[in-house]
Amino acid sequence: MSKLNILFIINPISGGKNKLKIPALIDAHLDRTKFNPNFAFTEYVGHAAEIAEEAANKNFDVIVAVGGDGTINEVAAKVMQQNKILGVLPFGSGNGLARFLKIPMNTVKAINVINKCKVSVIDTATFNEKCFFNMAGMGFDAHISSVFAGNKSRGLSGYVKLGLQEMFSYKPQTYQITVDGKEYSRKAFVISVANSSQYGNNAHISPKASVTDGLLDVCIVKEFPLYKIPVLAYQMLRLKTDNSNMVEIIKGKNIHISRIKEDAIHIDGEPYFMGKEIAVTVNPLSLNIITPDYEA
Ligand SMILES: Nc1ncnc2c1ncn2[C@@H]1O[C@H](COP(=O)(O)OP(=O)(O)OP(=O)(O)O)[C@@H](O)[C@H]1O
Repeated sequence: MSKLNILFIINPISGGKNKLKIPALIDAHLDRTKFNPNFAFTEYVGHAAEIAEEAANKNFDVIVAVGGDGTINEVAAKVMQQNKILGVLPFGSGNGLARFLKIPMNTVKAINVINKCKVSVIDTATFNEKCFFNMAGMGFDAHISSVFAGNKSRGLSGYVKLGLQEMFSYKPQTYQITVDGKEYSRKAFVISVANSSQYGNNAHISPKASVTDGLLDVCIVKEFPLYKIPVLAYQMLRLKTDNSNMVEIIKGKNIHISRIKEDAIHIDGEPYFMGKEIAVTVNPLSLNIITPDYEA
């Protein structure tokens, strides 16, 4: 069998971890009987997408996002267009999609998953035409990601610190939400549209979400008094939000969200401004991705 051409696209800032030694580590552990490896470091926002597009149009079979959900987002959109295969080495702050797929956080173990090259096909989705793979949404978390944008250093502690600072002044708004034709009006602290259940770092906003069911989970985190934050955190860590009076979950394929004020939205954790009207659609079984050979 001829060897697969594999490109590792490394985001040097994701997760706030130093990645200069990553190519050497990959070189030491990648199965050279299967793969011809190449490496590229990103230099700016959007660079991973440019590199991935060029590679997917050329002779690369497998393109690996070395980073978090934002890096996966840039790379996966291009991989999907050319029907190539995505790999993931998790190096983000949250690593939502990688955690959901049970891709190991340990780099050598994650390289071994790539070595086995078991390919699964998963659902993806679009938020006003922009693809997402793990989660997109609006409200407090999107606001935080927009305030955090431009930070040269990433990492969980920075997000948490900023979140605690902003929480007291944030004002939730009312959203008009349509899910497969049914209408809901909700005042919400956060609205997440989830492909996977993973909010990142093993917090689950929608415990029964599946990346192969052809459905998205609209998770409405209701307005709540701040003293209830530990309750919400507990429910998310213990996979209990689906029986919660703090979160309402509605499954569907075609979603429309309308709001009065144009706040930031986030797509796989990265901030955007897309106007007041958001159309969300699922693209069933549309991305080839390397997953562990145990059940994801
Ligand atoms: N050299 C660079 N300088 C600044 N930003 C970059 C650079 N390379 C990539 N980026 C941007 O970094 C952003 C964040 O990356 P990523 O999502 O992988 O990390 P993270 O936010 O720490 O992880 P997670 O999303 O899993 O929490 C991406 O939107 C990407 O466009």
